[in-house]
Amino acid sequence: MTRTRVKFCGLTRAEDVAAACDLGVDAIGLVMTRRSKRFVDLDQAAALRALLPPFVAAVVLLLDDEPEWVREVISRVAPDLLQFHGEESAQECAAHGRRYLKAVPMGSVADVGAYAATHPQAAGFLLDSHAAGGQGGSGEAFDWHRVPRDFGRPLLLAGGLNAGNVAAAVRTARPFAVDVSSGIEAAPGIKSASRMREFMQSLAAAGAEQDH
Ligand SMILES: O=C(O)c1ccccc1NCC(=O)[C@H](O)[C@H](O)COP(=O)(O)O
Repeated sequence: MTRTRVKFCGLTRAEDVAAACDLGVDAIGLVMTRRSKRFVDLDQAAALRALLPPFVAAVVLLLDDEPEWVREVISRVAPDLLQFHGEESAQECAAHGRRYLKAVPMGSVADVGAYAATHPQAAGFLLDSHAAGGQGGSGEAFDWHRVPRDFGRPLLLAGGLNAGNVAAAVRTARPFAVDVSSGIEAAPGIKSASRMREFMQSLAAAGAEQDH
């Protein structure tokens, strides 16, 4: 059984990046849309990105941002992946020549397959609970039974995950990866060392169950 990958999102502090890497995350998310309470600027993001060891990916989140800003982010932060969280078209996402994830607003999308077909170049899809026009990172979950099985393209499950529900979420949806922000926080943008650790322990327990 392939293990479920994990991304911790909305990190703003060096100590949280170090703790996340020690816990074995596959990726961290840096929120670089100014509308977010977890926003990190170019200098902060470049400094956090420089702390990552090999094989831990830096993902930069954007939300209907100006192309000039996206180009500046790419040039200064060198993210491994972009994550577009708004209503960006496939053409707008692909224009930067970078691998990208597209967020699917499960609050308004009924058919994930039809949505994914509009982004043929996306490296994967992050299913979050917001509706189109809204933001992610709300800490709210959606019905995991709505996640398609054997989808054929990587699906990242997000929205309201925490140590108490991630095992059930993985059992139900069998995603390629899980993505969490609010559920590992002490306050917006400030991660909690104990919540991060408990989240990884619950995820590991879910993996052990699947192996039996
Ligand atoms: O986190 C934000 O503030 C944010 C702002 C604008 C667009 C997206 C944003 N976050 C997205 C995410 O952090 C993830 O999708 C996340 O895993 C889901 O958030 P949560 O429900 O808080 O775990």
